[in-house]
Amino acid sequence: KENNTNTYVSKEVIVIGGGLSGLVAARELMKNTNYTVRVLEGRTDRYGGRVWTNRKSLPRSRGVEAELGAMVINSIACKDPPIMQMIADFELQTNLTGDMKIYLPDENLHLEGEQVIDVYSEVLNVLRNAVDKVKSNKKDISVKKAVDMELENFKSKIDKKILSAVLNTLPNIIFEDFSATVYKPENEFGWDTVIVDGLDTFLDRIVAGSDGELPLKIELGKVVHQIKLDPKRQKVVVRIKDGTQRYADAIIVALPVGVFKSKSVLFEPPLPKNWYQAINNLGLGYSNKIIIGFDTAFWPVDTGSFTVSSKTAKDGFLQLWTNLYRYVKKPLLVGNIFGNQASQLENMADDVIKEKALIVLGEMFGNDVVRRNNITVLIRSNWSTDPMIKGSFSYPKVGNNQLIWDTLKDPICPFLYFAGSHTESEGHIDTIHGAFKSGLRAAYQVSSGLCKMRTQQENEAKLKTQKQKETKKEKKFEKDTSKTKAKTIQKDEL
Ligand SMILES: Cc1cc2nc3c(=O)[nH]c(=O)nc-3n(C[C@H](O)[C@H](O)[C@H](O)COP(=O)(O)OP(=O)(O)OC[C@H]3O[C@@H](n4cnc5c(N)ncnc54)[C@H](O)[C@@H]3O)c2cc1C
Repeated sequence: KENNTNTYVSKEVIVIGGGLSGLVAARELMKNTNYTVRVLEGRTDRYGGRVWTNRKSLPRSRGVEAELGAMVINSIACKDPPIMQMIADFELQTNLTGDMKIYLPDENLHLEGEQVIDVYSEVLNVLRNAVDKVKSNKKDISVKKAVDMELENFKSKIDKKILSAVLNTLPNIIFEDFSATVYKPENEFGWDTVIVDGLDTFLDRIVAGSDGELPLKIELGKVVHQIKLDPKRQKVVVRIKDGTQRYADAIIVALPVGVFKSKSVLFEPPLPKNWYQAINNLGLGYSNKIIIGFDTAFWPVDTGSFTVSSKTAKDGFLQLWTNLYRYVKKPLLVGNIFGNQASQLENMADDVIKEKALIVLGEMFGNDVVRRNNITVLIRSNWSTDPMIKGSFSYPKVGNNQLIWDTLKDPICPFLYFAGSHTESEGHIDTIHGAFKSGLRAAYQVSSGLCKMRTQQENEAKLKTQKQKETKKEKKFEKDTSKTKAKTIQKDEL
């Protein structure tokens, strides 16, 4: 039976959250089961969550598109077949990020070509040595602290300056309590992969489906605020802010960690204590992007990206830039901001951001050259104040261990399953790769009837304990009766 406000369909799975993880989970379920699958997405204008290819102000152009959220599939994930296989199956064109320049204006230094690869390879060596030592000491400290200790052994002052400048642009160092024990640096330096036409084209293909598949059913503008068990009906009720509700046989919750931390979605009955502890213990990091356009491209137009460390570009503020001219032939740059500076940026006026960007660009390419150009466009993300995200990434804090992700990926039977990049710990934590894997895993947990199996096992275990108790009782009864009998015989004999 179905009406506009209340939907009651048997064997229905609802996926809450239309980010990559939710969309992958929904598609997998549609492929492998005959369940009715529906995605509820809070935003009214788009799905994709932290994958957000800016299309409004920059008309679609073939090339690497301006991403305000995720952009690259990191080099570890590139070696993982499932996500790369799906991208290949969709025949999406990919490119390697490649070719970077490093600017250290305070040292009057800039590095390019092989020098950059050498520096990044050495950065990886430092990271690996630093975290290996922490792991062998068995007492967790932050990656930042571990790296600082490692750099103390460096004799060459200039090498140390270059390495520490580059190291200090990395999110796992900017997030000052990032766990060294959980962190797994890559074994070797490798460029990341981008989808040439924009990451959203990948999501659009998942939604549309391949030949013969139906498109996903996505309901936009459905902000979920409560997920409640209805024991009478043996269903879950999903309550939506517009006053409607949906019933389902299973729910895949694919919401971001920031939303869970803010407790804007309530569970009834509340989830187990260890689940809340895991969510609270995970780190929540901030990151934002600006897309800034000029009359002309005054920077090296063939270079893919720029890393800079200076008095203004420090502590994660505008230290990494992507050159969109290289790909789309438009004078556009994307600047990245990580850490506390990223959340502070959301309170800054456009003019302040523009001025700061000009200073940093001036430090790299010359003040006079930069100031001769007009800014034509400034687009910015606001991930920490975005009510649908409330932060940018989860990350492992000092003291976190595998138990957190084991808890977060485990279903809460009989109806609740979890997807989302924060539920996976392999490769880099909180990546599109993790989101993708989590979607596959959650769908498999549902389709393989994991909760049903667990309930059966629990029932069997209960039955076994009950039987054992009964046998014990029977034995005791037999023993007692034979004792009484023996006593009676004794009495009779007397
Ligand atoms: C600036 C930035 C840059 C990044 N760069 C990279 C990168 O280069 N490479 C990489 O691998 N990763 C990157 N990431 C991380 C990556 O984007 C995420 O790990 C991944 O996209 C998360 O997918 P998800 O499905 O788990 O969550 P999300 O994409 O956050 O999806 C959650 C969905 O739930 C919806 N939602 C929230 N609340 C509700 C509600 N109450 N009711 C209904 N729906 C709701 C949201 O609108 C959203 O669509 C970046 C992230 C940011 C912010």
